[in-house]
Amino acid sequence: MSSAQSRIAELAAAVALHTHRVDSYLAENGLPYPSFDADGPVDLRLPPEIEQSRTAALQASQELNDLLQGPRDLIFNHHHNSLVYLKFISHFDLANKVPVDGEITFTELAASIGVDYGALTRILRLSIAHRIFKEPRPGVVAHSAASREIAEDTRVASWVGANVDDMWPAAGRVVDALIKWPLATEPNQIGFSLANETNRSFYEELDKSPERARRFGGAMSCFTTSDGYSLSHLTDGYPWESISSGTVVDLGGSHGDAAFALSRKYPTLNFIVQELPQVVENSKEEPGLDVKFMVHDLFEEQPVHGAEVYLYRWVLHNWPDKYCVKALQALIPALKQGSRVLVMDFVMPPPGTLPNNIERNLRAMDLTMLEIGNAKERDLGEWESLFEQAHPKFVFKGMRQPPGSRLAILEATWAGGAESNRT
Ligand SMILES: C[S@@+](CC[C@H](N)C(=O)[O-])C[C@H]1O[C@@H](n2cnc3c(N)ncnc32)[C@H](O)[C@@H]1O
Repeated sequence: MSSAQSRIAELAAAVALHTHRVDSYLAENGLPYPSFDADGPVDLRLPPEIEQSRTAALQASQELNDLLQGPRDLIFNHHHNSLVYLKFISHFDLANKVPVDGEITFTELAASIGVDYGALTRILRLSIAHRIFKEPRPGVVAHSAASREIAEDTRVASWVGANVDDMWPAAGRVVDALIKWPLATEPNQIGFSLANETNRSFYEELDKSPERARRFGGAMSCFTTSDGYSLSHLTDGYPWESISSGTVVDLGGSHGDAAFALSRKYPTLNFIVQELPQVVENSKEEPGLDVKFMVHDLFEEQPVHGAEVYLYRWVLHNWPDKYCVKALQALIPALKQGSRVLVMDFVMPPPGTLPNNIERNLRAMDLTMLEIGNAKERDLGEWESLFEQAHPKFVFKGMRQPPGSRLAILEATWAGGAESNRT
């Protein structure tokens, strides 16, 4: 008989080993353990080597769970209605209707929003099964750690709202969009267009509504709170100190989070965040920081000439190739010799090479880009090709992958002088 361990035994051993490391670190440092309770920690604040163990435990436990379910349940456990409770919570602002340190009955909660008690109870009990809210005693609702986050962090609430109102309907129509527009080339021929009955692109449509634009900006800020998307990867992952002074233009810089973080660390640089009108309207300059906001469409000719850096953080993945090329070409009249173009974005590795839980997230993000723009996540060769297509005087320098960052920093410099910029 073979003495080799089965895959499930290997995975169980990996879960035990890595969980033990996390557990010991928390115990030795007197830190709180993960908990679903409302006062459970939001972030374990683990050092990198223990964070690796947390990640390894998650990966092994996910594979173990998938294996032990078996192939049929792998299919059946895709519940089509798992976003209904998030939509319900978001629409009726339920996180703020349940007292943060107290309780409320289902009956009282239903009365407060004027919805049938039975329907509310059933929807919330699915949410509770997913650990969003708790039912400490039958008929009583209290916060869990996750629902409390929705109540207390407006960025998390924005993320939930944008997901259920903007993304989910677009996902539901993506196949219809591919039937209608099978070439999938235009940013306004997408699942989002059908769901919203619009000819506008995703961002043009959001820009029509102050509330939707504000919420989407909040959802973007929410990403920066997680380790993989932390702005420290931008501030520490590139040699900004090699630029002693001058201007950094942050195209599509949303509410300015990235520019603020850079400005705090590199105060000799000045920053201009360029955005759509509604986003600029919803943004505020921060006293003491040299960060200004400017309405500018990134496909129009760049008005800020001679900047040291033109930065696109997580922007070009929203657009199909020909639009990215157009955006890069719109920079050209403004570039001086040596201007740097930085793109902070995903760089897709070959399929199947990432741990499965990370691969799932990345593939889901790639699909989101299809739903909202016929856009995509790109591999390194595809990024390089965008610069080549835009102009031969863009010199592609390659990429940096800051440790722990989901996004890489790609760099190109402009080799032509200002006078030779016209294409
Ligand atoms: C995915 S978000 C990224 C935001 C931010 N750079 C970040 O890293 O979180 C893309 C941003 O591009 C902006 N955007 C979309 N179309 C634009 C356009 N035509 N001109 C300028 N900005 C645009 C959106 O308003 C949005 O804030």
